[in-house]
Amino acid sequence: MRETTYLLSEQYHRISKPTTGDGRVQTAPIPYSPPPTVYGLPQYLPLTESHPTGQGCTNPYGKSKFFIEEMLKDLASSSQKWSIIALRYFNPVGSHPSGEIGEDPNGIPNNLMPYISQVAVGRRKKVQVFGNDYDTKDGSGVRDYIHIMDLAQGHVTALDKLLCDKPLSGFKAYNLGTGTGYSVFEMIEAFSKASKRTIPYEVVGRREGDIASSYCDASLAKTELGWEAKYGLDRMCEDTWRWQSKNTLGYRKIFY
Ligand SMILES: CC(=O)N[C@H]1[C@@H](OP(=O)(O)OP(=O)(O)OC[C@H]2O[C@@H](n3ccc(=O)[nH]c3=O)[C@H](O)[C@@H]2O)O[C@H](CO)[C@H](O)[C@@H]1O
Repeated sequence: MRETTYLLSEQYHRISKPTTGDGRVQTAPIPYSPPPTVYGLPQYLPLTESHPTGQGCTNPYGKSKFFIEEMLKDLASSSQKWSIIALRYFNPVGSHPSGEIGEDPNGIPNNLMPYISQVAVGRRKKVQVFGNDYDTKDGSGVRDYIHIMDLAQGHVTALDKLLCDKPLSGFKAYNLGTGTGYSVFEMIEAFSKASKRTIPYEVVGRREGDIASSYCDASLAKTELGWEAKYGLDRMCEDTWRWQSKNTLGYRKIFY
C-alpha cells in the first residue's frame, strides 16, 4: 500500500510537471496500464480499448492506473494543446536479444516469466502454478505476453505519432499485445523448449485477485499507429533464457 501511495504521488508529479510548459504542444505518453488493472474483470475478450475501465479494479495499484488515465483524459479535454497517448500494455516479458539487458526482480519474482526462468537456471526449485481450475483451455491462467522489444517499438511509434507535424490532439488509448493468450502450462512448456531444461512445477491454490484470462485486440494500434507485435512466444522465451543463462544470479552477484 505504501508503495502504491508513493507511486501515485510520483505519477501525479510527473503528469502535472509538463503543464508548466510554454504553450506549445505538450506530450505525455504513459507507458503503463496492464489490463487486469485498468480494465478490471473482463466483460468480454479480447479486450478492446472501448472496454469499460475502472470497474472491478481489485487493488490500489490498479486503481492508481485508472485514476491516472482519468486525469489524463481531463487534461486532454482542458486544452487542445494536449496530445496524449496511453499505452495499455499487456504482460511484458523477454530480454534484449544481446542477452545483456534482462529482467532481474528483487527477491522472489511475483510474475510468471521471471519465476520460470529462475527455476530453469536453478535458482528456484519449482514453479507454483496458481490454480488449474479456471475456465480456460487447460485450467491455468491465460495472459497476453508481449516481447519487450515489441513494447519498446510501440513506445517509439507512439512518440513519433505525438511528435510528428500533425500530432493527434486529445487523449487516445492503445492496447499493446500480441492478441494471443497463453496458459501457465503453455508458458512452462515453451520455456522448457527454449532452455532445453525440465522445469518442475506444482499446482497450488489460486492467487488472490487473479483473473482467469486476459488478452487483447491490438488491431487499433496496427490501424492507427502502424504498430504490431513481431515476436512470438518462442522468441520471448529464447531471449529471456539468453539473458538468464548469461546472468545466473542476475545483476547482483549474490543469492538472496
Ligand atoms: C496480482 C498481480 O501481481 N498482478 C500483476 C501481474 O498480473 P498477471 O497476473 O497478469 O501476471 P503474472 O505474470 O503475475 O501471472 C501470469 C499468470 O501466471 C500465473 N502465475 C504467476 C506467477 C507464478 O509464480 N505462478 C503462476 O501460476 C498467474 O496466476 C497468472 O495466471 O502482472 C502484471 C504485469 O505483467 C501487473 O503487474 C499485475 O498487477
